[in-house]
Amino acid sequence: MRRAHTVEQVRSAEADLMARLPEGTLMQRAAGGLAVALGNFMGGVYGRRVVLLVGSGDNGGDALYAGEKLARRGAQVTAVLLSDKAHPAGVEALRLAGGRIGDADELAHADVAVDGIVGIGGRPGLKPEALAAVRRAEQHGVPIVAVDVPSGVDVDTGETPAEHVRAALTVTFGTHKVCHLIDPAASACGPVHLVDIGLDLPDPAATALQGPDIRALYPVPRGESDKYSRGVLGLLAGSAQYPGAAVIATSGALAGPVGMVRYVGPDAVAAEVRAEHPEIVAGEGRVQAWAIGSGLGDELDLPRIRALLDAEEPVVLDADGLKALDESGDHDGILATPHAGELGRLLGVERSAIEAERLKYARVAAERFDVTFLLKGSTTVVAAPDGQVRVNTNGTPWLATAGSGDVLAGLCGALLAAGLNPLDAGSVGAYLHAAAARLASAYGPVTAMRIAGALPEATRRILDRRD
Ligand SMILES: NC(=O)C1=CN([C@@H]2O[C@H](COP(=O)(O)OP(=O)(O)OC[C@H]3O[C@@H](n4cnc5c(N)ncnc54)[C@H](O)[C@@H]3O)[C@@H](O)[C@H]2O)[C@@H](O)CC1
Ligand SMILES: [K+]
Repeated sequence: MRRAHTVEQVRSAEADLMARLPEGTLMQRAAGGLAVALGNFMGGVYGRRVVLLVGSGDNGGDALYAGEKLARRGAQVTAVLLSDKAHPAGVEALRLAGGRIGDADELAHADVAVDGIVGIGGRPGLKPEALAAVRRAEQHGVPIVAVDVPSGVDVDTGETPAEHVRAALTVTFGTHKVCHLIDPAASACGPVHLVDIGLDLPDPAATALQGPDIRALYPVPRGESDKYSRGVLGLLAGSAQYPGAAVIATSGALAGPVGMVRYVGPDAVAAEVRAEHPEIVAGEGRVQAWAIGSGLGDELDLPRIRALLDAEEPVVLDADGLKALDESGDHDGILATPHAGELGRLLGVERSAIEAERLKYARVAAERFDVTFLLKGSTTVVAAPDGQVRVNTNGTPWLATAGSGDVLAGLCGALLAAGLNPLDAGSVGAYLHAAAARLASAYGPVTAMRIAGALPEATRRILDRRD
């Protein structure tokens, strides 16, 4: 599991550790890890040309000491000092190792630019001189390696309200920060390499499941399982207007760990679902969970949906079904799965505002409705009413295809029916859904049905892997 902490949490853990260590130890650990990562990134050190963009804080200090280490191993290192307060001891160390102080012209011939402009002490945005240097690097096609975070992003929220660095690699220290997991900032990080500096950290502000976590959580059938004990999902979806949504959501559900799917909806739609999936059972009956909403269109029976929300069985609430949510109910066991537009309508906020502040609005919604919210998008955020947040970081733009959300709703419903709680069902579902889209896209453009079709193989690969 990837764990991300807030700036305040990191500062406090650093202070505790620094009090027990000789001065400068943590910065040397950070700079040592950064130098190794830079060497790996460049495929060597000797003769490589490295330009350090150095701001006024300790982030610039990390860059300078990493530059010192590379210079000692034969790299040509130049520091561009963007502040007259640049870490004086770091500047001196670089000089003594043979590094130089220069200007942004050096970027024309650089192999890599190191972004030591600001780290966790930075406010969003870049000052004009820093922005000009970053632009020069981009114009010359020089890859930028960010120290700790890409300068200019909002570290604690992942928001990017102003100019910021777009890194080819980010080397961070002690723990991930929220901006490494949540878009739009996460997209500006490139791959994130974590250097352990020995911090003792509290519970994280956000986490991201990885393959081993999916293996631990996935409800694999046991010898004694039967179709009922594996879980039965009721699917209330599709309409004369959108019959395909029912077919697609059923495909997602059947590709999950469920023992049986009961389809509840108009006869004509049930016939279409059965034509594609003869395994389904049409009509009411006992279920362990519901998936409600995909493609209901105008045929919304709000009182019925509200009654199901108030019943004991857990519910995935998607698309049009979201209109049934209100702030008053006791909604334990509900996973709402809006995209930004739908969440915007629920909260009375513009879609663009939701896109820009995904973490904030997913949390606000979870708290206001007392429901676990899965906010779909480039990074899917799953926020529980108790404040836990999981982020899905293996998404792919291929998921942006009609019906993809119906597959996810069916799959998450299957995971709920198999016994996972809403936070686990949402985060495991988002991970597998993205893994399936990645797998399917290897064969060309994907459709929702291809994503559903790739789900069993994507799941098997994750369950079989031993990492
Ligand atoms: N505290 C520690 O023990 C460690 C800190 N480390 C490094 O230190 C960094 C934090 O250092 P600092 O607290 O000095 O903070 P930063 O280096 O992030 O910079 C803060 C400084 O930049 C200025 N500033 C803020 N926003 C700006 C902007 N948008 N444009 C230009 N200047 C801006 C501030 O006035 C402040 O002087 C971490 O990100 C990490 O790289 C590492 O060496 C590991 C150990
Ligand atoms: K930085």
